[in-house]
Amino acid sequence: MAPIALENEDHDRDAAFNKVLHGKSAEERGGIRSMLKKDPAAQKAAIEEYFKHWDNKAASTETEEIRESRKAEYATLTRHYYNLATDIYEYGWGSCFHFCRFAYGEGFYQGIARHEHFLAHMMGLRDGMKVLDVGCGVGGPAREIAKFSGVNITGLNNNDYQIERATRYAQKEGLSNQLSFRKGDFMQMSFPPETFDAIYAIEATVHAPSLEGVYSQIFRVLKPGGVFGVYEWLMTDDYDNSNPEHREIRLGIEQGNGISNMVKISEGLRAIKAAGFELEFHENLADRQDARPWYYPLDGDLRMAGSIGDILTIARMTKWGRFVAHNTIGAAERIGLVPKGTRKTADSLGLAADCLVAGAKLHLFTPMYLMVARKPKS
Ligand SMILES: CC(C)=CCC[C@@H](C)[C@H]1CC[C@H]2C3=C(CC[C@]12C)[C@@]1(C)CC[C@H](O)C[C@@H]1CC3
Repeated sequence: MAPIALENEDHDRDAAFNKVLHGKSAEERGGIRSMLKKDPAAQKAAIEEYFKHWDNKAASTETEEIRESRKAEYATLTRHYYNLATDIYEYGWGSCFHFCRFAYGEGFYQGIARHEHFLAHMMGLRDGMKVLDVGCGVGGPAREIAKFSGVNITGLNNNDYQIERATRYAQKEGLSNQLSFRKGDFMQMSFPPETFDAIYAIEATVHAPSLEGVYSQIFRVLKPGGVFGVYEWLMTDDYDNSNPEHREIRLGIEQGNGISNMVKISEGLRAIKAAGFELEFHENLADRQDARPWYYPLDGDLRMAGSIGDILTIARMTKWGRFVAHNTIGAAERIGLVPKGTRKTADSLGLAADCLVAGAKLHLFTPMYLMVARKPKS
């Protein structure tokens, strides 16, 4: 594998930018309230920095150089993606930024929690273990897994705003004794070797420019005999890079979700083994026959509703729901209620939803390729 050039970390710069853009909005209760309190100039800078990678770049004309330039700036790209998307995620999805399977009659938050419990179960997490959560978001999964398994978790995250929110939620829930959060790039972790008993990553390592790179870092900071569990975002091996429709779907998923380069299942499996792990279990959980598919909250198909709450969740993703959201956010931008660029971000998330659903329906993409792997004892 050709070595990936890492971006220089500058935590002071990021913290200063975070302070200007988000101000005290991290203290707000919900995504919408936080959205109202951004600094317009800083938001403009974040929008420009993020969308310079995507505007006027079609899948049909994309070159290897364009992809490589995104990979070279993976950390900035992802950090700004979450500067822009975190409040919308919290408003529309809650504080666990991942998908899940849905059993018959299972509610959204039940399914989300079960997905986290399943990972903890498959990894054999036990009371008192020292665990790392790679790419912890605002700490929703870490809070749930800490309560479920009694482990102590360090959440690693490259976005100061998410860390601030994660820290506040942990305090509020009385979990500060079990949870702590650290700012950093998962491609260049600052933990000493062999620090953790177990490490997990939930739909986060896809932001890496190289899976082998991030898995190698995880391998280094894991104790010998320790376990690594991951829900990975991957293109299935049905993905054909010479097919224009497939390329368009992959690029849409990448743009809408802050990903510099998404690879296939075969590459994920190669990467985890190349990092030194012994693979104990792997399965595409999206292939299981569930009552409702993982993507139903994004599909805008009201026939999939399982409860009254579901009707609202699904309605916002229908053509009319999107029309209303697009225009409401546009009006809010015009009167200065939300900063300029909020609508562009929301539209990009709409593209994400469309391409995730299309990728799932054509069996080209999975957000839940589960791998459980062990670092050999010697
Ligand atoms: C980006 C990665 C690797 C993981 C995040 C997965 C999901 C939590 C997000 C992927 C697409 C997002 C969208 C929304 C919430 C969070 C996601 C499902 C919305 C439903 C939020 C509300 C907006 O009105 C529509 C969004 C569509 C995409």
